[in-house]
Amino acid sequence: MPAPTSSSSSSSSSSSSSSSPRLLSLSFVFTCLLIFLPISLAKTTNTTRPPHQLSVNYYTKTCPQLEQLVGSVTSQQFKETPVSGPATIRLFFHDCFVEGCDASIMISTKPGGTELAEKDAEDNKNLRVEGFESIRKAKALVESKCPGIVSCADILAIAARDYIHLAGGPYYQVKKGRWDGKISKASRVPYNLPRANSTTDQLLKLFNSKGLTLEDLVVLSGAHTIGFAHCKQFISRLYNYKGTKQPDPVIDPRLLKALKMSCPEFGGNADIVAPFDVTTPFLFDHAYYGNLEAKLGLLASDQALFLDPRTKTLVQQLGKDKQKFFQAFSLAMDKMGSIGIKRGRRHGEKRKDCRLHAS
Ligand code: HEM
Ligand SMILES: [Ca+2]
Ligand SMILES: [Ca+2]
Repeated sequence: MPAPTSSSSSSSSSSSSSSSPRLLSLSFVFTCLLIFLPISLAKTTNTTRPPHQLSVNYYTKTCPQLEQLVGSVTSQQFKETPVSGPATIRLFFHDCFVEGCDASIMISTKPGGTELAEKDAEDNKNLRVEGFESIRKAKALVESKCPGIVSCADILAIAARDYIHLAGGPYYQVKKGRWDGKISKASRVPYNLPRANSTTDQLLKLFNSKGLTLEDLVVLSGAHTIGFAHCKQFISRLYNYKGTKQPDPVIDPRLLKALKMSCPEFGGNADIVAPFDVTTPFLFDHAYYGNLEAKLGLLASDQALFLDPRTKTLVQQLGKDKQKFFQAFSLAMDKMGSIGIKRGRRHGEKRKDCRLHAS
């Protein structure tokens, strides 16, 4: 039985490495905004790769201050608009899964053009502007110091890592050398992104098609330790689960009640969001996994990870061990960040403005 915590905003103890899931009421979470200390020291090792691969030192000679420049923007944005964190992490994920990590997600639809760009696809419409803004600002600063050198795709990879660390998550080295992509089509989005009600089998197939494993799926889903989802993403679980006219039996009754209040069956406000991690929605910790064990998953696809016998044990392990999660997450982000890498002018481009193709 999860003990309801009475802790106030002092939830900054990012050092606790094993905690049972703590249930806070949603209203508490909504009213108590963000309080945490970004502290973490986890690092991944810096392996050397052949020259055609990505490398940590890619810009050492051409733009040595790159990470500092991006870091100054991300830390400022994080202070001013903390949702920039989850927004940018999700942006990176949606970029990598469609055409690879090539900033194809950043391209604007041509005015008067017939074809929509990726970002205007239905599944990308609720990506927050704060993610795009973070990359735009970082790119502008980088261009002012190292013009024409650094791809938007690399800036996105660095910014996502920065925000993970700023929110209390692991710090890992980002490999660089991605070129930006020449293709950005809305029509390529739907079958390349997962859905809130995807089954584990469907998710696995999709992740496998990107070179990611079942373990990567479980570990990367841990990004839902921060951020929010709109009611429509989980409302069928509250009122009519799989056509039963009943709620999903695998939701904690207190969470169910709170979610129903935020998301009425009819006539609700489409802009309302609920936190993925009801205990620590702004802290990048391993509470997401403990929550799944306590039936506190928000999306069906989250909760499914604890219901499927293939993934349940890993969920339990990660729920117990923050360091294990941090290490696995760092490695999995590196893997995700290597999907569909383009190199050279034939396959890629270097943009000045991330929204516009170079030529
Ligand atoms: C495994 C399959 C996944 C599914 C089905 C999924 C689905 C979703 C959905 C439906 C939302 C809410 C969108 C909204 O209503 O605004 C969301 C948000 C989010 N997702 Fe995922 N996601 C998955 C994997 C991932 C991965 C791999 C990452 C990153 C590594 C990620 C990072 C995020 C973040 C950070 C948010 C919060 C965004 C915000 O608050 O602005 N997700 N996801
Ligand atoms: Ca892409
Ligand atoms: Ca959390």
